[in-house]
Amino acid sequence: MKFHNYLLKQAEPILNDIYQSSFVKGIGFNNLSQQQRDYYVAQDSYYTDEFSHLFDLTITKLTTEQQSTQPQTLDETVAHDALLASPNMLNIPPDDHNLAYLDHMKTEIMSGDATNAMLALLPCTESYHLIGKRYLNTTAHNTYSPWLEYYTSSAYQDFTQWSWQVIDAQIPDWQKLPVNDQKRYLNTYLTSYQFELSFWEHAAQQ
Ligand SMILES: Cc1ncc(C[n+]2csc(CCO)c2C)c(N)n1
Repeated sequence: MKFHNYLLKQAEPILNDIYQSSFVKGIGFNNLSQQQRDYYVAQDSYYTDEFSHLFDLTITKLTTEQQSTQPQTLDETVAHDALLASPNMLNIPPDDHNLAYLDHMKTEIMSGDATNAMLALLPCTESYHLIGKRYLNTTAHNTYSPWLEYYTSSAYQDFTQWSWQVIDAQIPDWQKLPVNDQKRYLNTYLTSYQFELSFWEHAAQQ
């Protein structure tokens, strides 16, 4: 089992909660209010802008070989547009859970090694791909299909696969990691997953 498969197995309970969260099901089954979409797109526009800085920071920690294989970074405007937010989203400031998530990623990128940095970002990348695969084509005439199509596109899949490959290559023998390293990596990764779940739950509560 590769390192990323091991990690994903540990995240399974949180990932299942994400699949079952009411906003994610709302995307899958075409059932979201304007208020929920405005809140989510407002939060996520802020998040994705900040994320791109965090990604640039992480890239500097990788080898030139890993950097050179990095697929083109993606612009999530298409996904946001699919959620048809109203201009009211411009009045919604970034929420505490969002700022805390970004803060967690920044701290882990700055204070840990390249693997720790990649693991702070991985739940973001992989969970969206897995949500897309899970709900694509579950509902006919779904207004939000372009969102699901974006995160299952080959460009997005390449991006996810590149993240998995980098992490697996960095830690080829994860069973042999010192216990403290294993704990730190797992904690960085699962904390990001918990913030992903919280992001969805806050959006559903609007
Ligand atoms: C809360 C939240 N988590 C993850 C993503 C997905 N995502 C955000 S930035 C980025 C990198 C490439 O564009 C990816 C995959 C999101 N949109 N919002």
